[in-house]
Amino acid sequence: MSHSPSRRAVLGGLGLGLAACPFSLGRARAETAPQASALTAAPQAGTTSAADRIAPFGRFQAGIVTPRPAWGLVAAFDVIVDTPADLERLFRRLTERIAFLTSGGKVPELDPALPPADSGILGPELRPDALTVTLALGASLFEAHPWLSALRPVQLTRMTGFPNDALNPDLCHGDIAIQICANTQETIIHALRDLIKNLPDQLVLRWKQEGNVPVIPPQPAGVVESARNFLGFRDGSANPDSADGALLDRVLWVHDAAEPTWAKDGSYMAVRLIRNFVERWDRTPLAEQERIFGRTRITGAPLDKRHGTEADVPDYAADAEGTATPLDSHIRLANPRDAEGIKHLMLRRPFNYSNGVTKSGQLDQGLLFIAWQASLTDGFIAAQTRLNGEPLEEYIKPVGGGYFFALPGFGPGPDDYLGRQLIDAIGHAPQKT
Ligand SMILES: C=CC1=C(C)c2cc3[nH]c(cc4nc(cc5[nH]c(cc1n2)c(C)c5CCC(=O)O)C(CCC(=O)O)=C4C)c(C)c3C=C
Ligand SMILES: [Fe+2]
Repeated sequence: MSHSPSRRAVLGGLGLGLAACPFSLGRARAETAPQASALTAAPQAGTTSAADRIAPFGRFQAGIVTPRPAWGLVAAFDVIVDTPADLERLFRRLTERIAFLTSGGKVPELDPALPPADSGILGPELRPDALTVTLALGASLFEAHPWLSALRPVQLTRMTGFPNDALNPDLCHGDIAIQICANTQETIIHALRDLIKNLPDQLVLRWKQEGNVPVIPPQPAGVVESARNFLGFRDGSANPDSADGALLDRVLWVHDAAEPTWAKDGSYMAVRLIRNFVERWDRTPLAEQERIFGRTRITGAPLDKRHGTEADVPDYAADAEGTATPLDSHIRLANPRDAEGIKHLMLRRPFNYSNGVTKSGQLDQGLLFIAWQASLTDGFIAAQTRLNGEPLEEYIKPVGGGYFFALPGFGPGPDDYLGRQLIDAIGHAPQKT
């Protein structure tokens, strides 16, 4: 447990646009404990409502530094676009749907001889339910069109396998990835089905994975706990301090002069579908589990401060031999906390997934790992490269995912739309044949 500024203070500090609309963000939140470190902490029961509205507008897209939602999915699509005008049409239509779905409102009633306007799973009146929809582009989109290739974000490549990966091509890559998050599963599924229904001529679904973040009981004011993953450990403890807006700015948003101008305020998204061998894990001694992660299971405290809290910072300089925290433990490899440490930070916002049973009769559970960063090379790729060969590999198997680039934010003006910066840049870009 740790103490941090309130959810509202965090959002205010980051300059996030909470919607000026009939719906407040967290109707009951003022009456219960304020949710601290809202970007990464577990969602708390009783602090959310279907009336929660997160405005989709702003300098950055919603869904990256908005409060950690209980439900989320990533759907990757290939897109049918031949010309810049097609791409603009796709972006404008997506923007229109996102603006409607995140506001809520009455579902139009149509002639019963026609298909209904939506799936109906949320009833006749949509409530925003803290829905966010975040759009990111894959390298294949830029590779497919000469009018786009010069505008590819410089670090955006097709994800290649790491040594422990067993990537299933059916679960990898995509021209675009859409992350959909909300308080409830019905809302994310409704939004996904709405997008598929309204853009059948331009979106071809490639793969999707949904998951959730366990909701924890309401905490006393100022107390923060990270959610547990399916290996039973708290996940998110050492994310960058969400109260430090300047740090998050640096870690998350593209501002490098080497990047195309249109990409400013976008963010690289690394998605990994990582299966957990939970049966094997559940037969592993607790002490071994804790050595593998470098933290205690109950509190998440680092092993050199095992009676502390998950907010305590391990002191590797005082433990050079790895007596307390093994040198090959997950947290020590992922972030050795050396002089270069700050350069390699990323924001991890994963979801637990549970898909049923594999052909060999094992539970198909794992982590929908999502990390956001201004530099894919310094963030995810550097960390994963250090993690190659870690003892945790005996219990996990990455099977899918991809690298994507989240567009900068948009609106709220009536003429703005998601991706406008890219479309505007196309007219000025040199074309490759
Ligand atoms: C390449 C990046 C990472 C992958 C992939 C990854 C997978 C993964 N992680 C866990 C569980 C935990 N991870 C924790 C910390 C942690 N993980 C990464 C990076 C990747 N993890 C980083 C950078 C860190 C922070 C290290 C630090 O700064 O100390 C933890 C500890 C709690 C926490 O800080 O979040 C857990 C637990 C799983 C199960 C998993 C794949 C299935
Ligand atoms: Fe991790």
